[in-house]
Amino acid sequence: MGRRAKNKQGAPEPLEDAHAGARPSAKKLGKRKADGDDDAPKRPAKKLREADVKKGKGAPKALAKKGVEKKGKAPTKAAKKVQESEDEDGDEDELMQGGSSEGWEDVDEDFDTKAEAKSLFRDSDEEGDLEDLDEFDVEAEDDEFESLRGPVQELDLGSDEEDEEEAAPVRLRGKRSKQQERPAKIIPTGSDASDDDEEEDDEDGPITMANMEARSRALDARAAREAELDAEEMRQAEQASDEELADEDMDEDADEADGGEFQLPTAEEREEEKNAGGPQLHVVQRRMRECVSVLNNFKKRAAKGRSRAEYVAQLMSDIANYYGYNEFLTDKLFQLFPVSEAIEFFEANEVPRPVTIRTNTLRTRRRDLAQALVNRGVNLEPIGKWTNVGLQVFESSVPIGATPEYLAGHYMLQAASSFLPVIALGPQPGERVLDMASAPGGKTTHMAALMQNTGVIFANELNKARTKSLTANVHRLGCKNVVVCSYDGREFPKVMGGFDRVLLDAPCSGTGVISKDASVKTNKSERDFTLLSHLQKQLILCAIDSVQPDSKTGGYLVYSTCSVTVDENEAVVDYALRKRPNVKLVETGLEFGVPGFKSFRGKTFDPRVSMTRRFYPHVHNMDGFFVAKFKVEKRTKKPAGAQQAGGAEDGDTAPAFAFDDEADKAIIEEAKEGMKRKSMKAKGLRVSARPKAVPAAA
Ligand SMILES: C[S@@+](CC[C@H](N)C(=O)[O-])C[C@H]1O[C@@H](n2cnc3c(N)ncnc32)[C@H](O)[C@@H]1O
Repeated sequence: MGRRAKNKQGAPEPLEDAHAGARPSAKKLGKRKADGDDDAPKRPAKKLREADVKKGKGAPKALAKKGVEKKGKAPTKAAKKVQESEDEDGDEDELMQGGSSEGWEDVDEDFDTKAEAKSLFRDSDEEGDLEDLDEFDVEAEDDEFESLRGPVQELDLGSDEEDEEEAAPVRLRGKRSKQQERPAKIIPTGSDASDDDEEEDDEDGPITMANMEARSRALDARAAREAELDAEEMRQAEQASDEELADEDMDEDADEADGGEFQLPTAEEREEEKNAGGPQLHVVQRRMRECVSVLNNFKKRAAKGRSRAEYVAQLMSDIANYYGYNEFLTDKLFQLFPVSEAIEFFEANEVPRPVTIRTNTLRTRRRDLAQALVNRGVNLEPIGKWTNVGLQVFESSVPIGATPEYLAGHYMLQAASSFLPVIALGPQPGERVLDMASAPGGKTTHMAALMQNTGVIFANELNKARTKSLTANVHRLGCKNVVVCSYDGREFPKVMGGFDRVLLDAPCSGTGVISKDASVKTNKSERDFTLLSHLQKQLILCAIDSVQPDSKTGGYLVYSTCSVTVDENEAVVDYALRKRPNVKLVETGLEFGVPGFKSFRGKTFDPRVSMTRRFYPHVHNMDGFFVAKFKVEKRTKKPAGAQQAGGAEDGDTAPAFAFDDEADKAIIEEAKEGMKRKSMKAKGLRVSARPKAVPAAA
């Protein structure tokens, strides 16, 4: 097996360095030029000139070739296997799609504020049943199904020379794109890098119960060594590539009036571009690379008289064009990262995340499940040391969503990131737990397993239709301690309270799962984020007030989202800390993740917010995610000015939302208006057209 071995993964980076390590140098990014070509057709690049694509301008070969690849690329060996199996098993195919797609449907809200935010909510899990299939749009379904196969293809790219050639026909500099190099494996923690060399011996044999852990360690160790070699290779490649780049840039620059220095387009040129239907692909690629390079070394590389803001504006406009985002979201996401890392993030959203499953320990043990699936032709490995129930599926000759083991509830198809909030919450046997927003039940069923089917979990879900898939999963996985209910989460603790632990996996914008649902790129506006953030703030106060501070074993709340925006994460946590002096943030206990922002764009949060954890596709090779853990303590005297949201003080359980922030006022008004309209509709009265959107509130 060559160095580009099957299942090849990147260096197991120490946690502290994971983030920094993921940031490419401007130099590296520079070498994306050719690679960008390779990846181009995966991107919507909506506004790019179609004519260029047809004529083969810009990145012609890559585009033409990859365009074919996307639709009808000759499958890799592993992919062929999957395809053949799917062709033979039409029924199973359907099942698999159903099983994997449901989690991504939009929410049909009952409450009007959320009806406003329709289609905003995203799940972090992939589970579900067939009943909701008709709610699932065909395009999204295809994407989901494709993502199930994604890693299979990635795998073979590394091992099959022919396929690799085909997949990357225009590798001008012999350098793989960052995404092609991305570890097929979920980020390993520092502790994963074992020194157990002797265990490598069985690496070519089948995975068995006995050797599974050893295989994982051996792979990690090998990966570390490979990473070193890779780093060396990369250095050499960079050197060679720099020389090539210099040559090529000289050629290119000879065509440019300025004689070498990168120039931002003039207003006229931009107008021309616009009139021509958008910039050419190769122009955008080059300009992005140049802008990144200038921004990373502004003093040296900026043209005289040009400001940083001008380069940033150009770069964001090009990112929006190239990756197909609306400008608002481009800006919002771009601001989260240093310039080069932002590109990494956008790139990572173009690539499917690994397929992962969670062993249901109520029905089986991971090693037994692994063995059963291996016997069916599934190639898998434990995800990493941080979970003892997760398995990553590399390739499979059977549909993972329709095996007898799946149907018997031995596992849940679940994104690795979705394990995190449950691990952080750590529900204990015998406890009373609330899952405030629970469908389709990935986390509920995980909690039931950790609680060994004892105690009780109230699995609440606002959307009644979604309680069907929730209930189906609860039954399939054999959870006997779950009560499914359907309230607006904001009705807690009025409907019931006194929980040892509460999980609020909040409805969110889904900016962490863009690789699964590309519609997020274009369907989110500023108003959506304002509304969502407001809903999340309401929910978190109610979640806090539902926790029993006197709990003998717990007294914890975990707040999570599958979004990476600050409005939906740190801002919500900070708000909760301000409004509820009886809660404090505690460590999540998660082994990896990037600390939450202590400040962002001029806004300073409570410094403890850095105890929260962020997870990113480009850093951890899992969906973008956020986890915060609170300890709820007994309320002392009501502090002057403290606001009451869930009203759990001294037996007073009547919710009394009292958001005093200026920022919230407009939304509250709108929510009230929405409720009024809803009640009018319910009474059969005519409702006039909805007034224009609320102006953006802070
Ligand atoms: C991120 S998903 C939950 C995923 C779930 N925790 C799991 O792991 O399978 C958020 C859920 O919140 C529900 N939801 C939205 N608004 C809600 C509200 N006000 N109260 C309760 N649930 C709500 C949505 O219908 C959606 O199913």
